[in-house]
Amino acid sequence: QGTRVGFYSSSCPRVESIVRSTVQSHFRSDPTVAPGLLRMHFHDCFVQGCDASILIAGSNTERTAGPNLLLRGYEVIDDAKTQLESTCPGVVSCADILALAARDSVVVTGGANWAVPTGRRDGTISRASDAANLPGFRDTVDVQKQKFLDKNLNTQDLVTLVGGHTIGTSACQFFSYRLYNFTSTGGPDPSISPAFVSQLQALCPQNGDGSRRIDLDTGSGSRFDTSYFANLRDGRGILESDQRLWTDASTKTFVERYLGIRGLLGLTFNVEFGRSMVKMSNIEVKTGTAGEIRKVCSRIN
Ligand code: HEM
Ligand SMILES: [Ca+2]
Ligand SMILES: [Ca+2]
Repeated sequence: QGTRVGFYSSSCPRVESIVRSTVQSHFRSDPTVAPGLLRMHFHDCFVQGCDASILIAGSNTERTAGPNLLLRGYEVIDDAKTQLESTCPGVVSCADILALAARDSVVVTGGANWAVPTGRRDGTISRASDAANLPGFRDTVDVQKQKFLDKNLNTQDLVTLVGGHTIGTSACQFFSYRLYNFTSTGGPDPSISPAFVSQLQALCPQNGDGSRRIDLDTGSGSRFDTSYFANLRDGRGILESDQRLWTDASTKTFVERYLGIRGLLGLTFNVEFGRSMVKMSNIEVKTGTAGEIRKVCSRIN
């Protein structure tokens, strides 16, 4: 019924090494593909389940929806798929390639490995309007929790998975409103550390280039580590939704546990991240005879 580790062990035994070497070689020439692929997998799983619906090209597909416009790494999936179609034609789903590539992206940036269950099949529906239920950067913690709970992900999964922001960047357009006249107060968002506000204002000037990108984890944007949580503690979160994880008591305790704060039962980010990713990558999966195995990841057969 569900997915399982080693689903392709006899039908396509080289699948994992092909995906891994493809991610590695693209990463060497363009390190931004790693955060790109991790985020793409998240955006896939939250809309129609982990079924590669995000990869379908065309008018009014998910790809064209606002929250997906800046996704990157499509070429990595296409490259892996081309190789897999010559090695084991018609066998490996695009949804599995994306799930494996997301794991490999964490590993190339220094995170711990985990076993990815496979056996997903590709969906045949992709609608821009469905992207509306993705979490938003202005969402309160209650809304973030609800959106994750709708996918059977609890508060620990929320904090852990948003910890994916330990790598990658955000365009200024998603947070510069926090730096100037925040909610008409005239000043910046008071939850940002004052010293950090001036740094961010220099990087994202008012009425400047909203497409300019800055690290979501200041000082450690290319390493998969717990520095992101320390930044939240220090009022150095970039997105409003991120900084709120430290303001709300129910999410703050998980941030503290990742930071090893005394008196709390510690949690190891690397270990928990793999666990929560396995849960996320099993959201509403299609298996067995549901869906299809796409021949080309950007279009249904
Ligand atoms: C409340 C939930 C979340 C919100 C509101 C959110 C929002 C955002 C936003 C606004 C960006 C900047 C996009 C851009 O400028 O291109 C971003 C980037 C990113 N997000 Fe999230 N995110 C959330 C959860 C997650 C989760 C669960 C993951 C993965 C497990 C993730 C992985 C990433 C990564 C890796 C980037 C960097 C992308 C890049 O550098 O291209 N996010 N997120
Ligand atoms: Ca999907
Ligand atoms: Ca980091």
